[in-house]
Amino acid sequence: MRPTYARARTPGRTPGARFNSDEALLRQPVEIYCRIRPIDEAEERCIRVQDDKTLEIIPPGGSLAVRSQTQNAKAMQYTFTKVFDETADQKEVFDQTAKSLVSELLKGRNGLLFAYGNTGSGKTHTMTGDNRDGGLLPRSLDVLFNSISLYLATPKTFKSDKMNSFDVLSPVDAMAETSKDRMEKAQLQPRTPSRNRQDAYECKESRTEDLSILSGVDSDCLYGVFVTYVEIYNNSVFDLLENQPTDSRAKTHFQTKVLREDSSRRMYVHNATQLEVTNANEALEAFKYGQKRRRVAQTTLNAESSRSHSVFTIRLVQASLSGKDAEVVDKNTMTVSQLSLVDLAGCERTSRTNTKGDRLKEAGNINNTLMTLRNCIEVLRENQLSGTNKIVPYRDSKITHIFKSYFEGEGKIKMVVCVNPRAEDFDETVLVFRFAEMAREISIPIEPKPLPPPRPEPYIPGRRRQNHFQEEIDRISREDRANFDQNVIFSLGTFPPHELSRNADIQEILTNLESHLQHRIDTRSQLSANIMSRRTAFRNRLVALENDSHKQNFEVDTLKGQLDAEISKRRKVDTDYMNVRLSIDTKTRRIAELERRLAAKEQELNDKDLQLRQSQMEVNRVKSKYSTKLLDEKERIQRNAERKNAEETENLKHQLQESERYLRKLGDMALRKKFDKGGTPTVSQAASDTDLQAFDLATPTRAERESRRDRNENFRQRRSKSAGGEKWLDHRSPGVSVPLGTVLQPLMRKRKSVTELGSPQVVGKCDRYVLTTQDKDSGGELETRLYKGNVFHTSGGGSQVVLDDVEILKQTSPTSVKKRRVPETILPGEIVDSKCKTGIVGGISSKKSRRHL
Ligand SMILES: Nc1ncnc2c1ncn2[C@@H]1O[C@H](COP(=O)(O)OP(=O)(O)OP(=O)(O)O)[C@@H](O)[C@H]1O
Repeated sequence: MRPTYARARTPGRTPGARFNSDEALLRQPVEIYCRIRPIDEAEERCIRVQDDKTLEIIPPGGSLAVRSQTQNAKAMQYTFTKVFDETADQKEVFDQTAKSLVSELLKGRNGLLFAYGNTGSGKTHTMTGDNRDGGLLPRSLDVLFNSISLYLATPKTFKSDKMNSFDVLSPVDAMAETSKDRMEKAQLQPRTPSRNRQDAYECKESRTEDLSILSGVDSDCLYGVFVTYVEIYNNSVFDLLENQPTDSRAKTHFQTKVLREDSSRRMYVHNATQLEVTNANEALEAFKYGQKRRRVAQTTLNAESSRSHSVFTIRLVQASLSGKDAEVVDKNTMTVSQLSLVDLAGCERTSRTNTKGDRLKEAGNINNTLMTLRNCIEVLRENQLSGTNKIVPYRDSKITHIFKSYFEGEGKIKMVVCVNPRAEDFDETVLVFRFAEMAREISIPIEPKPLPPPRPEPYIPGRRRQNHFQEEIDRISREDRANFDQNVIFSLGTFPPHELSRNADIQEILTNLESHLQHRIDTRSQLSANIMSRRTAFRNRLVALENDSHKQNFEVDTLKGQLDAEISKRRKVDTDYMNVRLSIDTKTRRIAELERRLAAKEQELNDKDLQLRQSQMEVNRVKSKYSTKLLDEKERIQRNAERKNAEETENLKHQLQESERYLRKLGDMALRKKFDKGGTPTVSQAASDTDLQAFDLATPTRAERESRRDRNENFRQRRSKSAGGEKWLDHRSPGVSVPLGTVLQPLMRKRKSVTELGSPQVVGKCDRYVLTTQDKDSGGELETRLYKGNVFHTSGGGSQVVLDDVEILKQTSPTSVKKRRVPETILPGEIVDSKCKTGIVGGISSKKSRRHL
């Protein structure tokens, strides 16, 4: 009959598998531990442990770093997840490093543990240990089997499909496979690895087992354990558990294995032997068998130096039981997880190990592989720190290629860095620490935990144990019935006739009675012995049950404790949840309120915006209206200015003509005088000069007259000048002290001289106004200024003076040094303000200024 296979996939990377979305986002750092191996007290050390996480490495005088003054030539501190000093024992190292990986393995998660370090630093010791004190590998197997031994599946229930996955066989098929296997082994007995392994597994009795049990094992699951053991030697993969002929040429027949990717894109060694083991010793037997075949050699630094990288993998297959009595393996719930324990070959400086020939080639390959591991970690770190996407060179070496999927999030990675604290090893140890520091900085995506597969039927936890109890009770009753022969009681029969009569043979009666009683006594002792043995059996069973009950009670108490803790945790979570809900509600209300306010403000803003737009339109309208007006006004002013300019030009032309006429007259007079008498000019001549000046000052040009008429067009009244001419108000400020007897004098026939204006009526009685001031100019010379203006009488009876002329007289001392004349700006308004504090109504305009020097 062909076996019926039920195929199932590993859930870790199943396409479309349901993962907890939060978990999928998390990453975990690579955990790096450091173990310092013990050395002789007398030996010089270069490592000092600071605390349980930090150590310091101090360069010794003779080290290469100090001699060549590299950057390593100074004391440096390195931090690890945990530092194990020289006193740390194997159990402590296991409990802190690999135990949690075994626990994860039971939960369906993968793990990878490297032992890394220089040659002779204690990697193999940490990984394997010895029979008295096992290392990480035997302890992992012990703890795993201690935890699942009750729930191991019948051998061959899980069968490897040779493509890195497993099939599930029915119990009948599994039994058939087992017997077939036995028969094959019997035929090939001399060549089976089991037999070899049996030889290889020495001193197993004296092995000290780790007795720890992990909690959290699903008692409703069946478990199967498989192991593989491969080595990577000179960058080729060899199967250490492969069946080999025992003859001397066996080593030459080792076949290299290839790495393949399974359907879940997980790397595996194709065709590597996968042994199913049912206890730790069997697994260790396989390990020791492989260990014997692993390449080791004697070097200067280690008597048994590993020349290859070894990978021992424990694969745990688990599947839930279904069916009414939990007797059928539910193939849909099958999970495969694995823990790989890697003992790397130690990096070494060939100059120190004095290796030659094959050893030198091996050392080169070992160093190359470790260099690739370093490169991969470096690129990974760079990608993570700087967000680059460089290709990680996993394929450059078999050891990195095989664990590629771990670095991509297939499982948890831990590394135990082993170091020799000897001062001589300083230069190599620093490099190891550098690598460890780099590896610490990378993080691996956490393998998403598969959600529990849906149960096809109502699932009652613990029913398997309940069934087990029922089976035990049935067995005991069956045994009881089988062991107790009830016929014995009924075979006693009745007493022989023992009535005494005259004819009775007393001797015969006594003999019969004696033999009957003897039979009864024998039966009774037989029954008593039976009862005793049953009592003992019962007592033993009772004790066993009592123990079991104690264990159960303890388990129940633990579970109760866990339940209580869970309940209180749940309560806390509930409270937190309520608080969060409350806070969310408050925040939601606040957000709603803020949103409402925001909407109101937005509305307000829109209204304001509308208003603004309307006002803007209004402003534009007014602007366009006034800009038209402004243009008109500008045109008008321009026209006026042009007209006035033309008049001004005309006026100047006229003045020029007058001046020419006057000069001609002067010229004539001078000629006449020359011809008549010669000598100084006469008084009449001076008078005519004065007249000439007076004419110039008093007779306004036609343009001036018109301009004045323009300016005064608003005034209703104007004093007639025909009756006696203009009357001047000669206002001299008190500061005028120097006499003004200059040759040219202003023509003021009628004048009233005042030093203070007193009342405005004084101004109202005059037609013209002159304000005389004296002051020193910027050159220190005396300067006299005459500010002249017209007096206008307003309709309200007031007066207004409009200043329209300034005369400046400068008196220069003949003895003074001639100074450069500084041009100045005349601001009549300022001067009038400062010199004459009496209020004069009206503006001041200065159209021209004349200077007489
Ligand atoms: N923690 C320790 N306690 C006691 N002995 C140790 C310890 N670590 C290492 N040793 C001893 O040091 C020696 C070298 O150790 P081991 O072979 O484990 O080094 P290794 O790193 O595996 O070297 P290689 O890389 O060359 O294989 C062994 O004799 C081992 O027993």
